[in-house]
Amino acid sequence: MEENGNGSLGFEKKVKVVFVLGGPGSGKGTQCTNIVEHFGFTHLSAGDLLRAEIKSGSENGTMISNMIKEGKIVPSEVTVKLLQRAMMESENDKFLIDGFPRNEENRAAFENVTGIAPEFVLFFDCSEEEMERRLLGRNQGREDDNIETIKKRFKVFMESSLPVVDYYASKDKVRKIDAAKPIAEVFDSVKSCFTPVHEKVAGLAVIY
Ligand SMILES: Nc1ncnc2c1ncn2[C@@H]1O[C@H](COP(=O)(O)OP(=O)(O)O)[C@@H](O)[C@H]1O
Ligand SMILES: Nc1ccn([C@@H]2O[C@H](COP(=O)(O)OP(=O)(O)O)[C@@H](O)[C@H]2O)c(=O)n1
Ligand SMILES: [Mg+2]
Repeated sequence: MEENGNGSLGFEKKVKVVFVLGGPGSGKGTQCTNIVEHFGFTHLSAGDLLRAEIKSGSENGTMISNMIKEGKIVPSEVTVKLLQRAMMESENDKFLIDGFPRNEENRAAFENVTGIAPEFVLFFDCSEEEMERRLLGRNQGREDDNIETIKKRFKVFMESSLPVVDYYASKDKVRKIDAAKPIAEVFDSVKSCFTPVHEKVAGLAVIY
């Protein structure tokens, strides 16, 4: 086992991580798809990994499924393992981790197990009214996109996930995006978070 400092996975592989946070329906998955296309990251959605784990017939499947239906946050032990495995199996060294960390336990467990600190945190800011409208129109057949579970997810987001955003804000790591705008406009704001400063200087050649 090598050094477990910033950027190490608990072994030799060094990685860059950006956390993508925001309420349910704020557009995390949609914008991650755009970021992957333009900036060469690999997208790891914690929710997608958990849903794949249910489908795979894992012994934790029933527990995960019940927690998702209730809008509760699955124990970090499970989610961190899935994220760590996905990063180890990938050829890439740049990851967008979407929908994680969702509470303080997630945040501390990831940091302790992997030793990785995020480069920055993208935070999609959107009203509940708009998020509710989007979730009810999402049509992905998800068990948790019903009004009863949506209300529970909003409560969990306010009580458990926003404090994580505040934690990273106190470290000056949060890039807050107005996510209530149309998809293309949101992506314009997202892009500027990924473009190195020297490429933003209008009219100047890119200097490396
Ligand atoms: N800026 C936007 N304006 C309108 N609809 C959006 C926007 N971004 C995403 N959507 C739609 O809202 C729904 C939720 O988006 P999604 O990316 O799955 O959000 P999240 O991963 O944060 O829950 C999807 O149906 C998506 O097509
Ligand atoms: N870090 C995480 C992420 C998701 N989840 C579970 O998975 C559900 C769906 O997460 P998601 O990220 O796919 O949902 P959206 O925010 O994309 O709508 C959450 O409501 C939790 O029940 C979790 O337990 N822990
Ligand atoms: Mg999502």
